[in-house]
Amino acid sequence: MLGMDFIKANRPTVERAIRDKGVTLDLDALLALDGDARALKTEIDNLRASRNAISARFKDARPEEKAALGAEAKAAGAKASELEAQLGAKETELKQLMLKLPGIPWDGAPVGPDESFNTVIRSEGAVPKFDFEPLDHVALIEKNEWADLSRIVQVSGSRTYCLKGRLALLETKLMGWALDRIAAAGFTPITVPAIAREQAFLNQGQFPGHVEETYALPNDDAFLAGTAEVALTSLHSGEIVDGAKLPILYAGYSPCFRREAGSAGKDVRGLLRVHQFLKVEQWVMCEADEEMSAEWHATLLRLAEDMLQAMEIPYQVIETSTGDMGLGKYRMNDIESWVPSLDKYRETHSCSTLHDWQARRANLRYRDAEGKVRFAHTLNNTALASPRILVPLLENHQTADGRVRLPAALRDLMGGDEYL
Ligand SMILES: Nc1ncnc2c1ncn2[C@@H]1O[C@H](COS(=O)(=O)NC(=O)[C@@H](N)CO)[C@@H](O)[C@H]1O
Repeated sequence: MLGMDFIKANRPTVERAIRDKGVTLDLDALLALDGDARALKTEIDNLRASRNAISARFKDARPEEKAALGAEAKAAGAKASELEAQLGAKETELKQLMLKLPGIPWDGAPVGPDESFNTVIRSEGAVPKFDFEPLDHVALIEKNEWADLSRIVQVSGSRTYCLKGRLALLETKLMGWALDRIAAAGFTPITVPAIAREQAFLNQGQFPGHVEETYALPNDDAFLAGTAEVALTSLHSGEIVDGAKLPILYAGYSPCFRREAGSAGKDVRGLLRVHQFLKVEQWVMCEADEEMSAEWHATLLRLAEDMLQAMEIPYQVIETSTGDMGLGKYRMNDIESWVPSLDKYRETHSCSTLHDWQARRANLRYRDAEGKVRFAHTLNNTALASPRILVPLLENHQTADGRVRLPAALRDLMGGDEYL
């Protein structure tokens, strides 16, 4: 969401954001609706004022005037109610359009309609050179009986998985490891439900544009979130937080559910793209200060990169294009990890700055040092998401005999063993 004052003062910027993010939105219609609503409010106020003036005259009026005055007051009241109904309809229509407004992308974002315009900012870690024919993660799993990828599909359908034995232990321990690391950086560990009401998805930005990608619970007036970001973004909705208590930092852990409606045929083998997965999420609510947001963006990225370096997974950091970053983003950097079997980097983390775009939707406000109430800024980044992270982890560290060597930083998780 953008503020109406901002829109009016920055029309060319908003028009450019609408174009560069590929949004279908008639800004003239939005502004006309706002004008109509304001005019109706003025008319309703005038009618109320005239009706009050009539009522004030009523008690001192002569008997023969009272009937006329009463009729006048009644007419004014009826007209006001009629206009209030019109105002309600205009405001509903306006709200729908306001929810489609894009966040303004930063100047450094490559302008383009999709991920083909993304650029690589930097890469870390040399991709492994195997002196044997490497296996992909599915073959490694089958060889070591680390998962059941076929029976479970009979039980739960495609894009589901169940890990077994040491890989099942590793997944759970990796989630704890990620929570520990982000908590050590000052974030409050918090477990949140995937179940959330529609408003939470509107606030975070998944709705209205991506309803079909979301599991619905129609009997319970709720949906299943694809990220802890949904619950976290609405946790402080409606509050006015004391500015001295910012930044609010959460390490959010939750199951994540995604229908992957638009991904038919993509990543159908193995663990890259599943309907239910686990994620530790880094989430920030900070003061409405662009410098501060930029600093938190860099911190969220570094925390994720530090974990990838500890896991000795080669990766690259991506600057996402205006068309790929998503409706509300000011800036988004994906981190892509090297997947040997695909001979390419694949996204494992997504770091976003949203300025006050979510805060305006979620009504996240704080009182600043001067006592002024302001909308906050929000940011988020993946700390670790499983099972996708297991794909580069297993494949990069495999040995000729089909075992997987644990990076030193993870050995303590698995009893000090060198191999998974
Ligand atoms: N269908 C899926 N299956 C497995 N992992 C997924 C799936 N969808 C997303 N992920 C993982 O979750 C990470 C974050 O997803 S995201 O949509 O890009 N971004 C978010 O959810 C943000 N809240 C930051 O975490 C992805 O980088 C990927 O590692």
